[in-house]
Amino acid sequence: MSESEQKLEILSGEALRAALAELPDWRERDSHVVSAFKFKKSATAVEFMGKAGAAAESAQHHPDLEWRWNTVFLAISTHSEGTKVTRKDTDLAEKLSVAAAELGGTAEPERYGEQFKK
Ligand SMILES: C[C@H](O)[C@H](O)[C@H]1CNC2=NC(N)=NC(=O)C2=N1
Repeated sequence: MSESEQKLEILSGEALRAALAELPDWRERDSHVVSAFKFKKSATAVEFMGKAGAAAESAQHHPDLEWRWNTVFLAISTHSEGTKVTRKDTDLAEKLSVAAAELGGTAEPERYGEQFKK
């Protein structure tokens, strides 16, 4: 069975709580895992988006990104499973945390949602 045909484990309830306990940079919001990473400079936030794009291409799994000055807001879910959180989302979240840390980013997941306010 190819990876795209594989049935993905949907994480909810206790399984989701357990997965998020291993991902301190991330929160669950409306069936997505979400975070925000702040960088010292806006240009570094752009660099992070490049790395996030490369990680997404290699995983064939794509976070929704929003760039606001020095901060990048992210949301990830699995559309093929009815827009639910699966291992694909938590695996990508972990990689994005590593990429952000390598660029000196600070996780501020509680800020997720702020990017939509005018
Ligand atoms: C075939 C391909 O793997 C799918 O269309 C992928 C592409 N990127 C994706 N990205 C995200 N975040 N969720 C998905 O369900 C998804 N599906």
